[in-house]
Amino acid sequence: MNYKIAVVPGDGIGPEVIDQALRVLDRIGEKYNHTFTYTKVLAGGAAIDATGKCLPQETIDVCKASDAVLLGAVGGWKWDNLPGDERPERALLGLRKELGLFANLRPAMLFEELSQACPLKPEIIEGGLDLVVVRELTGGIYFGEKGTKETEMGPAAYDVELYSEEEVRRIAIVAFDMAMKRNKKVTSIDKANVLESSRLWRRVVAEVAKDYPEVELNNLYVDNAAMQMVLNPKQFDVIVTSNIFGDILSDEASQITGSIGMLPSASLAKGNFGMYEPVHGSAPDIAGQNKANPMATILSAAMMLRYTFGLGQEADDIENAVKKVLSDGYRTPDLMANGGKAIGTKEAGELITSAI
Ligand SMILES: NC(=O)C1=CN([C@@H]2O[C@H](COP(=O)(O)OP(=O)(O)OC[C@H]3O[C@@H](n4cnc5c(N)ncnc54)[C@H](O)[C@@H]3O)[C@@H](O)[C@H]2O)C=CC1
Ligand SMILES: CC(C)CC(=O)C(=O)O
Ligand SMILES: [Mg+2]
Repeated sequence: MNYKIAVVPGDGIGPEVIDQALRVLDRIGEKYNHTFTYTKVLAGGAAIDATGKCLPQETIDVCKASDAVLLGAVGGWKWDNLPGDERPERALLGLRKELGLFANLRPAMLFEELSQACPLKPEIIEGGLDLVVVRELTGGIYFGEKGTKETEMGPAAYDVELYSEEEVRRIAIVAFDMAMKRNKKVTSIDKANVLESSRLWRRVVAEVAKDYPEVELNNLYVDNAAMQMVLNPKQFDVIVTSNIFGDILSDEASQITGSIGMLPSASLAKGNFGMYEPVHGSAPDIAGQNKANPMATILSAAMMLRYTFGLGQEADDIENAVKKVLSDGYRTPDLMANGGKAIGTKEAGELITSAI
């Protein structure tokens, strides 16, 4: 079978981690006789430098014509002074919107081998941690009206948080469907004590919950949820939340895994189409030094095989290979707090490939 994958390496460590994910996919193709055809396209700073635009039309067209998209990360210091609507990050938001990727799944799981890299106390992580953040991805404040205006206090700027009932309903359904396959528990996170959009969010989530009588629903305010994530993360199984709260809480949840370099994600549209991307950014502080952990991107590629291509065994192979490399004691710099056999980005990719 031939699978067409649009590949968006992006900026900073993006191309470095993508190279390793493609190497792993090639090995899977060889082992199972699949053909993965990659079309590399530009987005972010790399696209600005080459074409003057952060998201060229060709990139959108190639992604739409593919079976799935694999993305590294965009952004970096070089482009920090550009106006907001020309920044590299706008390419990512544009792609998500153009491709209809409204559901972002971010599973944070502690590999037993990494319990020493996790900054949480041993008694908190004992018995393992495994939660998934279901983040709304194409609405909310990142996409609302924005602008500048004069106020009594002088020049000001604003961004509007706006959610329709339908946007909340469809992401809640994704979360409850997932809860039915997991532990039948959903925590909806909002700021309904202050925000009108959160009150709508809470009401619609409660309506959806009526169709899932077996699932327990809890509501938490986001400030408390941020605290609970480090105090008692075991209370969470499926978290459903808005675009901005999910962005922030999933970086926090990444520490459950030991490093943001371990956290994969799937950004899904209706149907099977998806864009697969690590949760981290372009990490300009370590770019070009063979220091980036490629496991988040490699695990994102595994999610692509499982969710979009229906290749569960192949996805299991990748996840088991990551576990094997970790249990053999190899560690990229982000995981070295308690020692281990030091490896770089390329060596991590090589070891995972050989373990498959
Ligand atoms: N999905 C995307 O394309 C995203 C892009 N960004 C952009 O990336 C740039 C840098 O943003 P930051 O806030 O610094 O977030 P970041 O996630 O790039 O980096 C935060 C910290 O985590 C470390 N880190 C990130 N990924 C790592 C990996 N794979 N292995 C080891 N360490 C890793 C970095 O070295 C840094 O210390 C900005 O331009 C930002 O807008 C940020 C988040 C997501
Ligand atoms: C451009 C940002 C919204 C990217 C980001 O931080 C994320 O999606 O996690
Ligand atoms: Mg983020």
